[in-house]
Amino acid sequence: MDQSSFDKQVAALREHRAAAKGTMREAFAADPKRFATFSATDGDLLLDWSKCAVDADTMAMLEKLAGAADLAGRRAAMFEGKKINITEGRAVLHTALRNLTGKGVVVDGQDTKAEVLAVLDAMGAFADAIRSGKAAGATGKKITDIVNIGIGGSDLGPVMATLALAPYHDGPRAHYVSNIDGAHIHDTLKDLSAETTLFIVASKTFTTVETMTNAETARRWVEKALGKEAVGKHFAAVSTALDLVAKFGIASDRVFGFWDWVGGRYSVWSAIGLPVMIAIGPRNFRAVLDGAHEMDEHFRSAPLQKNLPALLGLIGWWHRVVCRYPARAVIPYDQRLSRLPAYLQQLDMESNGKSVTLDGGAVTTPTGPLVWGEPGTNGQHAFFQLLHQGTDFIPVEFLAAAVGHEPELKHHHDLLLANCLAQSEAFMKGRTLEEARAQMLAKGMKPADVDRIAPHRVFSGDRPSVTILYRKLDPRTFGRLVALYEHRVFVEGTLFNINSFDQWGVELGKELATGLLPVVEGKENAAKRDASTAGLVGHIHRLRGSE
Ligand SMILES: O=P(O)(O)OC[C@H]1O[C@](O)(CO)[C@@H](O)[C@@H]1O
Repeated sequence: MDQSSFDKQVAALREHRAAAKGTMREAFAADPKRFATFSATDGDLLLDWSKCAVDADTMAMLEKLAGAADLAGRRAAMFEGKKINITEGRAVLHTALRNLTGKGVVVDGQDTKAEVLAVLDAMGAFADAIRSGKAAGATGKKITDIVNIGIGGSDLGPVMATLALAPYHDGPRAHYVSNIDGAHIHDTLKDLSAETTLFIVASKTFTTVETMTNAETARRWVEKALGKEAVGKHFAAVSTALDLVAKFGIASDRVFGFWDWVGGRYSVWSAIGLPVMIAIGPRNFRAVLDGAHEMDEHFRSAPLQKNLPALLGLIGWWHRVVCRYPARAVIPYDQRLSRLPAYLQQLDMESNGKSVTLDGGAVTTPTGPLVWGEPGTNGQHAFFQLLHQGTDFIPVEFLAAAVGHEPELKHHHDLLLANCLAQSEAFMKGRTLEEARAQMLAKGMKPADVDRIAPHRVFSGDRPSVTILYRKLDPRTFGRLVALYEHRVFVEGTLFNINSFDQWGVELGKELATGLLPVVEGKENAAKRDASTAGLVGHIHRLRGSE
């Protein structure tokens, strides 16, 4: 990118923001077409950013900025399989995992499409065999429970998808063990029978200590219940490191591979999605991939003014860099998307939580925001107080389906939607002191009480939010939504001029943990550590001594 032209445009956007006059409430009053101007659709999916403090000039400047950052060129490079993950020398081709009918991409002489289809077929055959009972446990009983053992990208996507697609879940129950805390695997296994349980060990590298420790514990659990020879029928694996899987002892016909051009946090579409496929069936899983592919095509071809991932990214960047908001809240008014915020925490923060530009210099703007959230309406009764009246402005992203899966409970859904709409309206409009006073006086409160309490009942308003609406959370829509967020992260990463596809920031803690294990175990002295660490270790040992 042309950095100096880009920096000038950032400065111009900041000046534009500083010079902006009027509130969003006034902007809506002045322009009846505001919603039509600042919303866009792709099929039934609608993105509304009219409740953000932008005007036509802002959008024009942001579009120009996307040009200066060469968004189109960077996007083409990703789809074409160029090695845009420059610190790891890898292509970034999660989009190839869902491009099942189009032209394949060749990476290092390998046709990705042929490989993707081969693995997908193998997954489908295995999923069908498990679902039908053809691939039974060692004692001949049908598998009723699958336990996916993985962490980060090998866990969050499948967990989120399994919850999101619960209405389509007609296969074995799916459980997920990620944490190295023994409580996680203990509490998961305590109600399961080894005879009817299948473990899927999911790890891109097959070296992640949490996953390998949990996998060993699971193997011992099976061996104890059914004997060593039973293990083969109760394990499958998903990895790029096929040699390490073989060493662990999982038979090759139960191993499903993927490739280094699939980042962990972008891997739910690969064999990492196996537990989801077993739960909802290959046909529904395919619909998820098809939905994601539709979004890929939209991202590739829609003009910027109508391109949902680009728009979501530009607005996200505007909030972070120009408005300097430190965080964004993602609030699905869709209970089945309850783990979307956790999924997005990894997708967004592991991708864009960086401080170094692509050419190795220090970034000149803030990068990825803190991403967090909980489903609505629950969040309303917890942290929305701060969102409405706290001293920081936190942009909110609402997601909601027009139609629920429970027609007999439509009145619940109507209430859900009314709440979602009410919240974004309240963030935008707020309530002035005069309005608060008038309301209180109308309720017959004493003027002295009104004077005292009214300031507490003022809402600043002008707090930005984005709303994403869709018809119904079906597999295809789910795929489109997740791909929308993936590409939004790409757009913001492009504007930050960083590599969104590595994750060196997770390494240091891992290295130190390895060194600290013997210290915690009491085999090595803690004295060489910093005083806090040594003090904490000493306290742990004292507490353990007193058990
Ligand atoms: O799939 P793996 O190799 O076990 O890695 C799990 C997760 O660990 C990380 O490397 C971070 O520690 C993530 O990027 C990844 O999704």
